[in-house]
Amino acid sequence: MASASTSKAASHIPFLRHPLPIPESLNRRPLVLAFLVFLLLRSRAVTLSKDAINALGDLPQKLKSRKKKLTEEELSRVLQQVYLEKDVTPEEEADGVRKKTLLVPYRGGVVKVPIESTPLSKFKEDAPYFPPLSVEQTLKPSLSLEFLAQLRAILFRIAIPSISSSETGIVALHSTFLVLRTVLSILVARLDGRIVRDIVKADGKAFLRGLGLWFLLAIPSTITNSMIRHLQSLLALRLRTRLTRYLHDLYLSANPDLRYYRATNYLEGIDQYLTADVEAWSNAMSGLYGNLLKPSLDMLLFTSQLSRSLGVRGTILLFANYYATAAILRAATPAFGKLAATEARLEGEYRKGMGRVGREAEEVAFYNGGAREKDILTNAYLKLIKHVNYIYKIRIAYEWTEDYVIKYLWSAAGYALIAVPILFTRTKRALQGIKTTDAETRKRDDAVAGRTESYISNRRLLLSLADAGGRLMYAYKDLLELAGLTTRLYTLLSTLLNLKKGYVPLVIEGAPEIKLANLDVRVPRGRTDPEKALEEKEKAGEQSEKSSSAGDNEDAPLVKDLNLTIKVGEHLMITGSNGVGKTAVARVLGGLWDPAGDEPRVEMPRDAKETADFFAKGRLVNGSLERPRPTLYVLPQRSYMTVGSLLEQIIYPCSFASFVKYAEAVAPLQPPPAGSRLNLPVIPRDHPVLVEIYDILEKVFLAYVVEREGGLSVRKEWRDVLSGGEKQRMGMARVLWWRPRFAVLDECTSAVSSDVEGRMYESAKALDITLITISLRPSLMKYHTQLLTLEGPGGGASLEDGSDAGASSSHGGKWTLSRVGSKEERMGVDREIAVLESKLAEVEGWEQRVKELEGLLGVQDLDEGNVGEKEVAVAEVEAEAEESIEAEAEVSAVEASFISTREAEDDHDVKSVSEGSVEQAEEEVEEEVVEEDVTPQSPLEDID
Ligand SMILES: Nc1ncnc2c1ncn2[C@@H]1O[C@H](COP(=O)(O)OP(=O)(O)OP(=O)(O)O)[C@@H](O)[C@H]1O
Repeated sequence: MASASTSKAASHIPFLRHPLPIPESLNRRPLVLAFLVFLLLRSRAVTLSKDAINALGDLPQKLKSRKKKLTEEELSRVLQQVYLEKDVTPEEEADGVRKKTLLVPYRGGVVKVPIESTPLSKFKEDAPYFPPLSVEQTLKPSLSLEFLAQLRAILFRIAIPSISSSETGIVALHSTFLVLRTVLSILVARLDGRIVRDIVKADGKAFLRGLGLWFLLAIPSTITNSMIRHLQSLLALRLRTRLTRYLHDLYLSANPDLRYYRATNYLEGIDQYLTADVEAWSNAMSGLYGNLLKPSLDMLLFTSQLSRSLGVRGTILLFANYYATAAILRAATPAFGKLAATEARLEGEYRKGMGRVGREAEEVAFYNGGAREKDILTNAYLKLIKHVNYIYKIRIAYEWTEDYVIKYLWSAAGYALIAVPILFTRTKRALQGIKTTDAETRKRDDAVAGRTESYISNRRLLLSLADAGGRLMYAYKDLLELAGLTTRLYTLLSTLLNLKKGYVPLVIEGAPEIKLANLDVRVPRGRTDPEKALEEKEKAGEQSEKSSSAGDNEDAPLVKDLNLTIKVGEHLMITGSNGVGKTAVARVLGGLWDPAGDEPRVEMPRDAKETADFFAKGRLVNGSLERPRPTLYVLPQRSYMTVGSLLEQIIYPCSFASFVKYAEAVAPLQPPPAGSRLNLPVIPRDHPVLVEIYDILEKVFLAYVVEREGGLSVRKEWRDVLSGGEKQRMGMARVLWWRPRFAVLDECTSAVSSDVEGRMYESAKALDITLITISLRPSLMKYHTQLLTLEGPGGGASLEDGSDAGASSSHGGKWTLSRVGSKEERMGVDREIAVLESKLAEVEGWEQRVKELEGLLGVQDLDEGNVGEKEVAVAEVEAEAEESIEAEAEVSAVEASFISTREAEDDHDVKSVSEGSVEQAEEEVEEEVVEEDVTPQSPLEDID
C-alpha cells in the first residue's frame, strides 16, 4: 500500500518522468535480483564445497608427498636434466617445432610444464603484420591509427592469437565481472535511495527489508571486486607469458637467423625491451582493459539511468558537461606516450650499466675502477631520475586539473542538474500551493520522501559518474602510456621479424674442403641512434645533394677478394696485426657476418644441422655408435662458460637431456635408484660416453678440476670458478668432444702453457680435426700447413717481419697465403728461435758460473768485491753466448733444411736462407732424420 501511494505521489513530480521510488512492480526487481545472486552464491558454495571435499580427500596424499621433498641429489638431477624431449611429427619437425616437458622445481617437488616452440612458418606469416617503423614513428608514439594497427598486430597475432585461447576466456570472464560490477553499482545506488526514503518516511519495516537487501548485495559486490583484480593480474601474466615465449623462440634463433646476435646492431639495450618492456606492456594492457571498459560502461549505464530521471534538458546539460571536461583535459594532457617510451629507454640504459659492472666485476676491481663506474652509473641514474621527476612534475598540473574538473566541477554540475528542476519548475510552485488537509499533508510527505529518494539515488549515480569520468581520464593517460610501450614492443617485434636472414653457405655433400671465393670481409653497418638519425634526416632534407655524394664514401674492406681453399687435413693459420680482421674472417665462416664483395661464395662440406638433430633425438648414423660431426666449430677469443654443471661446459651447446638420450643410444643406462621420485635414468661412471668425457679431460689437463670441484654434475658459476687458462682448456675440451671437421681456434690458447698447448693441438689433429688457428704466436705455426697473413684495411703497414706486405694498397684488405715453411714464416720462426735461444744460453751460462763460484768460494757471500766477479761472469756469459750463436746457426740450418724440404715438395721456390747453405743443411737433416727415425714435425722440436 505504501509503495502504491509512493508511486502516485511521485507521479506528481514532473521532473521524475520515471519515478525512482519503486512502484509495486519495480519493487520486486531487487528482490528477484537478490534471489538470483543468492542462487549464484549457492551454486558457488556447492562448487566450493565440492572442491573443498576433493581437496580434503587428496590431503593425506598431498601431505605425504609434501613431506617427502626432493632430496638434494634429486634436485640437482632435475636442475641438470631441465627438460624431457617429446616426439614431433615429421611436418612439425620440418617447421622447426620442438616439444618438451620442462621440469620445474617447485615447493620441494617438481612440476612438469609442457612447452611447444613457435613454428617457423608462424614467424613468416607474422612478418607482414609488423612492417618496420619510420624514425618519426619510433620517437613520437601517439594515439593515432598507426597505434591501433600496432596494438592490433601485437594483440591478435601474438598475445591472443585465437578465439579459443585461454586468454579469450579470461577476457570474457573479466568483462562479465566488469559488467556485473556496473549493474551492482546501479542496484546499490537505487537501494541507497530507497533506504533513505524509508527513513524519511519513518517506515521501519521497509527500512529493515532494505537493510537486509543491502547486506545481500554486498556479497556479490565484494566478490566481483576481488575477482576483477584477480582476473586482471591473471590476464597480465598470460599476456606476458605468451609474448615472452614468442620472443624467446624468435630472438634465440639458430643459424642462419642468429637474431640475438644480429639484432644488437639495430636495437640498443635489447634486454630491456625483452624483459621490462614486455612486463610493463602486459600490465598496462590488462589494466587498461578494465580501466577503460568499466568506466565506459559505467558512463553509458549511469547516463542512461540519469537521463531517465533528468529529462531532455538535464541530459543535454550532462552531455555538455562531458564535452567541456574532455576538451579541458585534452588540452591539459602532456605527451605521456613519448614520456613513457623515453623512461623505458633510460631505465634500460641504467640497467645495462649495472649489468656490465656485475659481469665484469673482477676486471673493474683490478683496475680499482669502482669510483669511475660509480660516476657512469650515477650519471645514467640521474638521467633517468631527472626524466621521471619531470614526468611527476607535469603530472601535478595534469592531476590537479583532472581532480578539479572531475571531482568538483562534476559534483557541482550534479547538484545543479538535480536542484535546478526542483527549485525552478512547476513542482515547487505546485507544492507551495497545496492546502494542508491531512490527506494532502500525507501526500506532501510522500512527495518529499520520493524527492529525497530520487535525490539520494541520483546523487549516488552522479558521484559514480564522476568517479567513472575520473577513471576514464586516467585511462586516457594510461592509453597514452600504453601507446609508448606499444611502440617499443612493436619496434622490437618488427626488428626481429624483419631482420635479414644470414648468408647460407653452399653445402657441397662430401666435399673435402671449405672454399671461399671472391670474398670481401667488411664490418656490418652499425646501429644508428634514432634521435641522431632524425636530426640527420632533417639536415639531409635541407642539403640532399651534398649528402648523396657523401654516401658513396664506404669504408675499406678488412679483407679484399679473398680466395681460399681449406682442405681437410690442411691446417690453416691466420695471422696479422691486431685489428686487421682475423676474427672477422671467422665471423664470416661462422655465419655471423655476411660475406661482402662481388658474387662472394662460401662453400662448406656438410650442414651441421644433422648434428643438432642427432643430439636432440639421440639418433645414430647408419646404426653405428659414431656420432655425426659438425662441419665447423668456432672457439671464440673470449671463453664462454654456460649455466650448468661441469659436464655441460664440455658438451656445450648440447643439453644434458640430449646427452642422456645420446648416451642411452650408445649403451644401456642404469635405472633410477630405488625410491627415487624421479623417473630419470642414471649414466654409470664406466659408461662409454663418460669414459670419453674423462679421457678428453685428461687430454686437456683438466681431470684435476673434476676431483677438485666434486664431480661432473656439480653446478657452479664456472665463469668465476675457473681460471683464464682453465677456461681456455675447457674450450679445447669442447672441440675434442664435438670433433668438428674444421675447428676455428681464435687466440684460444693464449693463456695456456706452450707444452699443454702443443699436446692439445696434437690431440685435436689425432681426431682428424682440421685446425684454423687465429693467432699472433709464431710458435703455433708448426701445427699448420698454410699461413694466411692479413694486412687489414690499411693495406699492410704494420707487418714487422719486413716481408713483401709492405706495399700499401689504396683499397686495403690485402692478404697473402703461403705454405708454412716459406720465407715469411721462416723469418718469424727465426726471430723467435733467436730470442728463445739467447735466453736459454744466458740461463745456462749463469747457472754454470754460479756453480763455479760456489765451488771456488765455498760460501754464498758474493757481496764483497762482487763487481770484479760480475765482470768475469759477464765475460763468461758472452763466451757462452758465442757458443750458443753457433748452436743456433746449427738449429737454423736444421730448420731451413726442414722447411726447404717441405717447400720442395710443394714446388715452392726457396732461394735464400740467411745463414748457412740450404743444400748442405738439407743433407744433414735428412741424415739425422733417417738415423733417428724422427718425423721432423716442427723446426722447434729439437729445442723442445
Ligand atoms: N661490431 C663491430 N662494429 C664495428 N667495428 C668492428 C666490429 N667488430 C669488429 N670491428 C672492427 O673490425 C676490425 C677487425 O676486427 P677483428 O676482431 O677481426 O680483429 P682481429 O684481427 O681479430 O684483431 P685481434 O688480433 O686484436 O683479435 C677492427 O678494427 C674492429 O674494430
